[in-house]
Amino acid sequence: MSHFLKKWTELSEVKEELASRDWFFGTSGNLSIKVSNTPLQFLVSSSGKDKRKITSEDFLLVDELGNAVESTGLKPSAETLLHLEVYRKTNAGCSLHVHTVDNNVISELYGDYGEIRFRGQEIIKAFGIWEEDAEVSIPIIRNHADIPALADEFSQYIDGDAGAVLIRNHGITVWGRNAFEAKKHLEAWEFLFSYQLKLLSVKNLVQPKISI
Ligand SMILES: CSC[C@@H](O)[C@@H](O)C(=O)COP(=O)(O)O
Ligand SMILES: [Zn+2]
Repeated sequence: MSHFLKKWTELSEVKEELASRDWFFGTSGNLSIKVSNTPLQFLVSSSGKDKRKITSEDFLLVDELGNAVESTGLKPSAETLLHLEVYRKTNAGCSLHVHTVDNNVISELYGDYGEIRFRGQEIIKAFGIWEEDAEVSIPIIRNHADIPALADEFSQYIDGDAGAVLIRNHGITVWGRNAFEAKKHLEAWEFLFSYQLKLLSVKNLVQPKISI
C-alpha cells in the first residue's frame, strides 16, 4: 500500500469512528493527517460534506498554504487554516475538530474564564500524565467568524505536538503526534466534558437551590 493510501485509510478509519459516536452533526467537523514534512502536505476533509458517509471525495491533499495540490472540484475544509497552524508550529501528525453538544455547553459555561480545568480524574492518564492528583486545562477562545482571525487566536495556544483548544459555542480542535493519539485525547476531553455536565446536573438535583 502506498504511503498516501495508508494515510488516507488511517484518516478514514478515524472519521468512521467519530461518525459512529455521532460527532458530525449537520456536516460539522473536519479532520486532517500529515502526509509529508518537506514539502508540507496533508490530507484534509472536503468542505461541507456529510462526514458520516464514506466516499472517494472525503479528503483532498493540500499544501503549506492550505491549497489543493492537484486541480479538483473539491474544496478543502473551511477551517483548513487551523489544521495548517498545527502542522506549521509542531510535529503533530493528525488534527481533529468536532462540534458536540457537550463541548459547546462547556465552552459557554466556562468561556468567561478562558479555560476549564480538571483534577484527580483517572482519564487524565490518557494525556500521558501519570502523577497523583494531576491537573489538566484546556483554553477556551472566541469564535471569530473570520477564519484567518480565528486561526490567529487559535495559533497562540499551540505549544506542543499534542494539545487541544475549545472554541466557544463552536467545537474542539485536538491534535497529536499521530491519529491514535489525537483520537485518544479527543475522547478523553469529551469524557471530561460529559462528566462535568453530569456532575453539575446531579448536584443540582441533590442540592436544589432554595429561592425564597
Ligand atoms: C455546519 S458546520 C460549520 C462549519 O463552518 C465548520 O465549523 C465545520 O466544522 C465544518 O466545516 P467544513 O468546511 O465542512 O470543514
Ligand atoms: Zn467547526
